Amino acid sequence: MGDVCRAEPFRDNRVASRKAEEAGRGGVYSPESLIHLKRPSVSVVCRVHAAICNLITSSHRLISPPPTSSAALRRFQAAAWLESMVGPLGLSSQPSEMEFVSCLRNGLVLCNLINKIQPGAVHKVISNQSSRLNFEIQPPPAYQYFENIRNFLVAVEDLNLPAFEASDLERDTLESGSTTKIVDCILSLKSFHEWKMYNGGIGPCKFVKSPAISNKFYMHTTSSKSDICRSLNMVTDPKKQETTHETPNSEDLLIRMLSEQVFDFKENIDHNIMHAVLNGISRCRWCHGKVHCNHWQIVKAHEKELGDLKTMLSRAKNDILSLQCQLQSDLMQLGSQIQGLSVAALGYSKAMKENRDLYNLLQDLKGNIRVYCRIRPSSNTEAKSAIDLIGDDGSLVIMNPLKMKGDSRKAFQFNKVFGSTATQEEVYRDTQSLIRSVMDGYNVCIFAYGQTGSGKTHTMFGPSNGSSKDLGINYLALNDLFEISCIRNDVIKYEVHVQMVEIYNDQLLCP
Ligand SMILES: Nc1ncnc2c1ncn2[C@@H]1O[C@H](COP(=O)(O)OP(=O)(O)OP(=O)(O)O)[C@@H](O)[C@H]1O
Repeated sequence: MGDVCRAEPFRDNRVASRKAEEAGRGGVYSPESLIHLKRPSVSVVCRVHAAICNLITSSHRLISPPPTSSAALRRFQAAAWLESMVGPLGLSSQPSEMEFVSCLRNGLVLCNLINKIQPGAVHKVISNQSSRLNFEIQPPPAYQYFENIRNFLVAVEDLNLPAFEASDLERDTLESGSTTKIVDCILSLKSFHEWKMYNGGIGPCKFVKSPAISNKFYMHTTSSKSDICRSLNMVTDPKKQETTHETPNSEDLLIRMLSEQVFDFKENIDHNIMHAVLNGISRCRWCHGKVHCNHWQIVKAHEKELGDLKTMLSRAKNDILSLQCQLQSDLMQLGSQIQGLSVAALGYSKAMKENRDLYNLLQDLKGNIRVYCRIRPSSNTEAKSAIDLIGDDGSLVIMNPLKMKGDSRKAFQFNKVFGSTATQEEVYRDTQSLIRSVMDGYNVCIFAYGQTGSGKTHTMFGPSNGSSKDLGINYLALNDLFEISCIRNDVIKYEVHVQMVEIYNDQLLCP
């Protein structure tokens, strides 16, 4: 479309006016919804747009400029007259829509008002604790004041005056122009009162209504051109509009209506924001109808907890970071220690091997075959012991008293001789070193040799009565084998097999 140019927010009225002039010379810029207007309406759109942008910019200041719309002036007029009729209501000189509606919500003011104008119009008025504007005071339950409102509206209708909906008083967040009907109703009561006072209730009673602005037209900005024209016609139709104002041309009227709507809209937004900020949003949208809900306190408490948690999280992160650093340095230290230990273990292993080699070499030097002699204690039935001498070097001298003096002694040489009083442990101690050689891979054989009853079984197995005391070499050797196996379990795994055979009369007997 050649007539359309970019729609952008205007910073101030001068820019808006310049744009409007440019648009009037041929360019059209506007919200999408108004593009369909005819060329002569371009300047209207521009002017409205400029006014809206100016208002939006100024609304950021939160504090409203003095309202100048005719709807606001009518509201101020209605409020002033109300106070003159029923006494002070605590309203400011220029009350906002919210302020205005709040003092009427309980219906008490309205009922008192209409009873002053038309005594007995409302028979039963339910009094309330306070009619003053105060957001902190809890409103009475709906059923208490709803009856006042209903009775008031019935009385208004009886007087053939314009009424409003009871729901118009109940809204928490007002929309632009939502108080228009209420203001109209009160001002019509004012006109009615003056008509009665000055004309004695004789003749026609005229009252002024607010310009009828269609919210549908205002809100549905995508309306078609014909819809808009129809709305304009409706507004300017003298038959349909009961107003004493002069009917302006449609463009000016449109500008004025939109400007007023935007003023009221902005005023209500400012009021709601101020209300929320000053009162901590004591009436939240989840608790419609309750003034003192605790959601705001809960939100505040959660915010505080969240802040605390964030602080804790931040501290925990710092702690974790310092712990990570500490852990890293500890790991480095541990690594170097392990490396040292590894080197030491390697050296130890090497030393152990050398030690074992030397040990086994020593066993070899001691002799691969060692012969020990153990003297069995003599029993009571036996004759006097034949042992003449037991030397520490393994020598043994026995004496046979039956033989001649020269041949009576006979000497023997062993690796070691154990006397009759030697215990099992003493005998085993000399063979124990050979058991360790077995674990290092050497073959070892220990056996007992001697005549019947000389004590072979006693030395190798233990007492014939099966007592666990005085265990023989076999048991003590096996105990040592398993103990060494357990000690070296981390280094090497041993398997132990046991086999028992008996040789009797040169015959191999397997049990
Ligand atoms: N050192 C000792 N102290 C005490 N008692 C012993 C000792 N040596 C052997 N005896 C006892 O002597 C008896 C004979 O010993 P033992 O049975 O061990 O002889 P042996 O050589 O095994 O005989 P065999 O060849 O007939 O089997 C047993 O009653 C045993 O308890």
